Amino acid sequence: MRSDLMKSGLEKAPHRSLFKAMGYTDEELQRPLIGIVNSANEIIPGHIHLDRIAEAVKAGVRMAGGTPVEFPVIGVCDGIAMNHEGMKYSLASRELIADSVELMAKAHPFDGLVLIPNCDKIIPGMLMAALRLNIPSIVVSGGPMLAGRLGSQPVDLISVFEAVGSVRAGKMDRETLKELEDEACPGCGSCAGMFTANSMNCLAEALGLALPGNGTIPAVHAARIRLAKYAGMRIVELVRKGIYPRDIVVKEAFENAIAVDMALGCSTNTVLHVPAIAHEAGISIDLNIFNDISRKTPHLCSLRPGGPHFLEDLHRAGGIPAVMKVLADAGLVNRDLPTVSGKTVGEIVDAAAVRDSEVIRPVERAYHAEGGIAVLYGNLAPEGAVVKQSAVAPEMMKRTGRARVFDSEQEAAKAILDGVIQPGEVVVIRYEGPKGGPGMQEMLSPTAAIVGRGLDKDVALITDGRFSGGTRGAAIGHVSPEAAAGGTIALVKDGDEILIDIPGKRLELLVDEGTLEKRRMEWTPPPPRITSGYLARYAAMVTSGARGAVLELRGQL
Ligand SMILES: CC(C)(O)[C@@H](O)C(=O)O
Ligand SMILES: [Mg+2]
Repeated sequence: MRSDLMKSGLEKAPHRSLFKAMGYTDEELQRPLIGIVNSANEIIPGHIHLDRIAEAVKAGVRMAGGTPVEFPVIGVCDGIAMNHEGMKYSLASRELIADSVELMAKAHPFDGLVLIPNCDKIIPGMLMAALRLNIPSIVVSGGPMLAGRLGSQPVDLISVFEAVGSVRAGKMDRETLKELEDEACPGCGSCAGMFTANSMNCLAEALGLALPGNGTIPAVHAARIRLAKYAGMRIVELVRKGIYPRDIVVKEAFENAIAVDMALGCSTNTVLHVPAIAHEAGISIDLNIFNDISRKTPHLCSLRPGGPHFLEDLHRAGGIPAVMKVLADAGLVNRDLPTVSGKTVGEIVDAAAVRDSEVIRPVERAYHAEGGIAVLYGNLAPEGAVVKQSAVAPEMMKRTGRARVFDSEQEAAKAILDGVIQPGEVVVIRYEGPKGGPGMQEMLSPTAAIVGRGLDKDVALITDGRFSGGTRGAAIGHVSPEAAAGGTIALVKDGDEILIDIPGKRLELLVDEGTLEKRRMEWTPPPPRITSGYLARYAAMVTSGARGAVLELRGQL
């Protein structure tokens, strides 16, 4: 066993002595040692209950003859980190989580891992670690939060973000906002719509590294406890059979995940995380693959924020197996792939059923013929830019507008909330990329303010930063190259005309090349905003959003 390195033989008597100091018995040490990676904490609603999930996993490990060994990793709540400097640390935490899991599983050679994430960056961080380490692993997420209720109206966290704009526009009173604040998030779990956390938990299932139900069983359902126990049993089986993450998460599994992404209308952050996860397995996923799969994969589910349904509705309708069944029947996913459940994708979808054809529509009645995400190219984004096209109003799909330029998210959000931005304008937020931010902030406050002020059919937003999964409207992010790297977005001036053509996959700054060349000659990179601590190191190593913003040792080796 891999764990023999730390427990077997004469020389490991001291090691065993240390295990004994923690109460482990000889019998427990003779079993496979399973690392239980628990991201429980008291600052994320999606993680506040993960100790219960971890206990259930450990029960499953013991039932199957393994010995669980729990250790913690960190996690950021994107919602609480939003619209202040804290959001610079969100994406950057993904790398720290991946590195922490790698470090713990290398220093202590566990035989297998059960990874317990739930919110935005913790899932990709753990998936990156699983593929980097390539030891038997299973992901068990904490599960989605239930929707809140304002009277009979279902609501969620994004309802509260958007309501701030409505109050500032005089469309909602503060008493209603307070009631919304109290009711929108009823308890533990990842915020209830198809935001980034639920997107990634569903994609972990579609990749085959989580058991069926992982993405949609509500956090408060007892089925989530049973799922965790089964995962604890399965990991011991995977260790015994020598089944590794890279046996399961092959290129075709990424194609399946992207097809599910398109069918669900997931968060645009999946376009950052899927390439970063693939990168750890030595698989190259470039942005063109998203367009190729989006063109042929219909948008089957209309989930918050772009539509009315929540994860609990998707679960009730059959969950990811049912979505994959509809796609498999249309020849849009690879069936002959293994999963950690021991069943192939084909066996899982053959046992699945769609139980609500409004929540999971048939192909012929898809909400949109193309998938939820589109990647745009042009002189403003030679390496690409990303938009959740399934959440864009029809009248904004192709639009030319006048630029209003801001060099930070906070400045832009204030201008929108203050009513300074006019219909027909295109808000441009730059120097918010992976390096320039640093940390590639999510722009939920400005996009929610545009919606809250009723401008989502009149105002577009373009940024080298990124968006929350709760963003809707003509919001185009991940513009690459970013401003701090000298990308064209650094040259935009107030009043410039910008063409957004989502069906045509184009994003153009309508300024003649001569003028742009002159501006390029005059441009100099601004000084770095953060010069100490982790973010300074992160900014020195991070790559383009078009490459998943992975870290790279550029010549430092
Ligand atoms: C706060 C949210 C909803 O988690 C957002 O950060 C996202 O990315 O979905
Ligand atoms: Mg987020």
